[in-house]
Amino acid sequence: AEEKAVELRRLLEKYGYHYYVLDDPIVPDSEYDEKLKELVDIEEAYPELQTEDSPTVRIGGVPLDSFKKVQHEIPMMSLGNAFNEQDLRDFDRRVQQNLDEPAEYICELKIDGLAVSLTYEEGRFVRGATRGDGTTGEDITKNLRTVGSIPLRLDNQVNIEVRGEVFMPEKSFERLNEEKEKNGEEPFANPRNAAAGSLRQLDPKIAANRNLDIFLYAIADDKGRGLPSHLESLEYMKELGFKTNPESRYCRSIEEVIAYVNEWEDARTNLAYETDGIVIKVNSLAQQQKLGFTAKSPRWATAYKFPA
Ligand SMILES: COc1nc2nc(N)nc(N)c2nc1C
Repeated sequence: AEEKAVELRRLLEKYGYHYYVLDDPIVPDSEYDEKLKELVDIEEAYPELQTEDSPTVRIGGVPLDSFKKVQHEIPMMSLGNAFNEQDLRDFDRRVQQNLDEPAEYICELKIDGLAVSLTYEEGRFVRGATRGDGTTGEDITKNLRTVGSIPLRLDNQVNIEVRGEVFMPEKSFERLNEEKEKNGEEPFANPRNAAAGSLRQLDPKIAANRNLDIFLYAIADDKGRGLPSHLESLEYMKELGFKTNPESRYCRSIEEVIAYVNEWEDARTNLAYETDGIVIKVNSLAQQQKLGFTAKSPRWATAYKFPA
């Protein structure tokens, strides 16, 4: 039974990675469900085989009676905002005047979801927390384990903390609200509230049925990995098996940043998820360190907000 369980687990992890992270399924859903059911039955017969990184945790276990508090060793910062082209040029000027070499940028879509931090020890997902007030968040690990695009176990046994945005795709949001209206329940105002509301449930089975997704956008810990740029950090996270947003773009100048912002201000309506802006970051990690932080935000990044 143990070898069967191990074999099923590896299969389900591979199927899950292709389906949830690559959005490119390699088996029909029925095959995934059948294998998952097989593993559930084995784990029920041999409880000692139930581990926290088994794909069966995606279904959601027993409800918690409360969320534990989590201290963020590295605070989860907020971002300064830019509302128009002039603000972006001002940001660029402030950046360039404090550097010897010209800064280049990475632009990323700002996903309209909930910021979370994921901690992995020897490659195992051990803790997931909300941002909270930036230093104290809530432990929502059990709920995050039900999010298919969050790997429960990495092939590379690294210790790493990564940060990203959990969101509810628009189609799932519409389906959820139809159901709520059918049951005479109050619908969610927007996908962001629906994602936040789903993660705040003490019963992980609820989060498991909400089709939540995630894009990771930063390595939080400052363990010197020798990665020289943010672009390489994104590529490193992707290699580890994390889901990163494919629309991120390297911009050599603020002109290219402005072009990217204008492009997505219109094109964002074609995306499968909601965004509320664009995050612009200095690409070089050495230049990020040189620029540092204000009390609550990095000087090397800004969030351009789309008009509401
Ligand atoms: C470096 O800090 C950040 N980076 C970010 N990147 C993206 N794409 N989206 C965010 N919401 C975000 N938020 C913060 C605080």
